[in-house]
Parts: sequence; structure tokens; C-alpha cells
Amino acid sequence: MADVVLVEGLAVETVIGVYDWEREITQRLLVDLEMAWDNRVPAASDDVADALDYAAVSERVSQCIQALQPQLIETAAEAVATMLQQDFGVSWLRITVNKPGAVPAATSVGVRIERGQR
Ligand SMILES: Nc1nc2c(c(=O)[nH]1)N=C([C@H](O)[C@@H](O)CO)CN2
Repeated sequence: MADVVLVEGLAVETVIGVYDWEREITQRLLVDLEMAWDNRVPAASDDVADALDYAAVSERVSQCIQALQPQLIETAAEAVATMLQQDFGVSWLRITVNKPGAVPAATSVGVRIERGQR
């Protein structure tokens, strides 16, 4: 399946980080998602119930990370992947989690993972 649903630059304000000072503040993560979905079905029905609802996905991704308050962005990415596969039935996904403020000399740092089969 070549079709995907995209979420790009989803800003998530959360407690995240390894160091003690990071546990006392919130920081911004930017999340990009590519999720396999057969978009021919919602295109034919014109019904959001047949679509992978990017608004619902975005809300759940934010909730997932904010509830977890992980130390590592790797942990955030893995938790989001598991949630999307289990709760939304996404068979394949690519997730990028950026932490733009983490390394002042870099525009951003982040991780990217792929899970499932296309
Ligand atoms: N691969 C990673 N390296 C680091 C992470 C991380 O989440 N993944 N986190 C930190 C600190 O929390 C850092 O962001 C503080 O500036 C260091 N390295």
C-alpha cells in the first residue's frame, strides 16, 4: 500500500529529558508521522469514518507523550508507534520525533523509526 496519511510538525509540549533540570520544565517536541492507509476507501465514500482521522491521531499522539513524560525521545517514538498500531490499526508507519532546543548548535536533533509492513 503506497497511500499514506501525514501529520507534519505536530508540536507537543511535555516533560521530556534525561537530566534533573529537564524534569522540572516542559519542552517542545515536533512530531512527523507517515501512516499507511488505503485512501481509496474514504475517497469513494467521502466519509471520515473510513479515513485515518489525522485530527484524532494528532490528539492521541499528544496525550500519549504527555502521559508518559519519558526521558528519551526514543521512548516517545516507540510508545506512539505502538499506540497507532494497536488503537488505529495502522499497519506501517514512520515517526520522526525532533527536540529542537536540545543542542543549541544544531537546528534540531531527533530520531526516526519505522514499524510494521507496508
Ligand atoms: N539519543 C538520545 N540522546 C539524548 C537524548 C535522547 O532523548 N535521545 N536526550 C538527552 C537529553 O535529555 C538532552 O536532550 C538534554 O539537552 C541527551 N541525549
